[in-house]
Amino acid sequence: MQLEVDVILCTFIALVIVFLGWRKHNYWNRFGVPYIPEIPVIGNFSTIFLQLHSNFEYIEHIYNHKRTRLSDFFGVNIFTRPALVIRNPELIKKLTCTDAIRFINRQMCADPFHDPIGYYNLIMIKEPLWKQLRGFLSPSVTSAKLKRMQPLIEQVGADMVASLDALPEVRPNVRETEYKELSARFTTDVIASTFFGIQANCLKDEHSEFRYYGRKIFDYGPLRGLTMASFFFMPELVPYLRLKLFPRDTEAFLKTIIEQEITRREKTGESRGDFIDSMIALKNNNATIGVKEKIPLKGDILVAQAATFYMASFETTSSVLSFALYELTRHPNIQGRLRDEIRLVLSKYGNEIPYEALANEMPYLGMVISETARLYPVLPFIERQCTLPEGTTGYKLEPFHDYVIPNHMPVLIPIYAIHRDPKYFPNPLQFDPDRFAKENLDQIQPCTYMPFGVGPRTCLGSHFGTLQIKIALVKLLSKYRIERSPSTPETLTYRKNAFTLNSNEGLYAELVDDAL
Ligand code: HEM
Repeated sequence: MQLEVDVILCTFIALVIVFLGWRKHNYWNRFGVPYIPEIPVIGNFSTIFLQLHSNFEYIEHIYNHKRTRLSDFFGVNIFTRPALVIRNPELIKKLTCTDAIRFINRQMCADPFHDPIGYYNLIMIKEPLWKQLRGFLSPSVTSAKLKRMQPLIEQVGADMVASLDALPEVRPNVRETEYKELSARFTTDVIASTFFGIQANCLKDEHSEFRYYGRKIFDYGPLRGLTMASFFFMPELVPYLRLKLFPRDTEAFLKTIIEQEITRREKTGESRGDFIDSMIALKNNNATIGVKEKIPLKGDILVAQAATFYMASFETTSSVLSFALYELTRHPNIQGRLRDEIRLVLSKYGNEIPYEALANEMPYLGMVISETARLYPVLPFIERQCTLPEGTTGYKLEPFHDYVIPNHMPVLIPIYAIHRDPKYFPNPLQFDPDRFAKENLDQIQPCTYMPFGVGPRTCLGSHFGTLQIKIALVKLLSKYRIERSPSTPETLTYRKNAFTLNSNEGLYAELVDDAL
């Protein structure tokens, strides 16, 4: 009997899904909006969800599709849910900047009850809580704070060079390394040291716990890949499936170390002026977020902030750093010009380059990083959800189109495809830092270069990430010249089961002793 009830129930649910799917099929056609034809119910992104395509390659494919190529925006379906992909930079600006208040939320979402650490953090949280939380967290990454962090980052940079010096030589004065793992260890050590006041020792010890648990967040096996994809593609199922943003053991690890460090500092009275101190201050000042219900910033909610900074920080920064090293290896002329700039600054200041000099006296270093972030943005797209005040029927897209965006519709901005569009960046696959030379900057149209996102919801750690990359490049290139090794890949393919840009190939290169 129970079996029959189950079968009837499953059949009913399947029929409802199919019915809803058919209703949304051809949704875009009805409004005269260009669209990518989808499989009813399954939608457009099933091959991404099933990890058959890299989401970067797929988003570029639909952006350049003959049906959408000339449009300002086009429609897709995420399973049965219609979503808009915006192509026109002026429209991107209108939605994400001018009318940011209507597009401040992301559509991906965690479950506040089963996963408070995954929900109450800056990446996932929605308005009005987001603005309050951002206000509390922004002071941790001001220029003054970054300046204080610089010596700690320099120390990790020195550890990185020491770890490379310790590698066996493949020929006299030549060693081989792999940039992705090297960069991940560097950025993990940096976040642990600067934000949590902890020596993670990833560069010294490949079995470091920090690296182990960090790897677990982004090392997508099929199950973890599906879990992460669900936050974006099927957020409504997340509470039912009890999915968690952080793997359970990673969450437990982060919770333990953060709580231990908070307790230790409270007992000893030690203060380092870092992120953990800011968290303690929020707790002691009884800071809360929320309008009707006041949620105190303590316990799991504090852990959520630290865990998210950890997650948002090291993989993104290490991705850009490793691709920058890869491109410098492939372009000896660009590397030579950058090393000349480093030599000049070292001759002026010695090994302790001031914070201001990194920012103002090393333009080519900044150009190399900007060009890397153009060619290799860490995310395929950024996303928002249309959120309208009660009683509003929709958001009008006039003068672009007479389509009206309904409340809660997801909006995607395909940064990877825009960064590689020859209309905005001629010869886009060419690595050319001069695109970002001062005299060329006015050729870059607003909202065509968005490696850190756009509008008020842009990356909170962009300056912190850039500072880390600058210090790592200066440390490494002032000791070594980097050259192709027999294992350096000529072309890259991207992992299908990773949400951030990650190559299938190891980024190997040779380091030749050549101190400046
Ligand atoms: C080169 C390194 C980095 C890149 C390329 C990068 C990129 C991004 C992008 C594309 C977004 C989405 C922005 C949007 O939706 O408009 C984002 C958000 C965010 N990033 Fe970064 N990021 C980097 C480093 C960091 C670091 C070091 C931190 C930690 C301090 C950090 C913290 C965050 C946070 C908290 C958000 C969410 C902001 C919000 O929703 O208010 N990021 N990042």
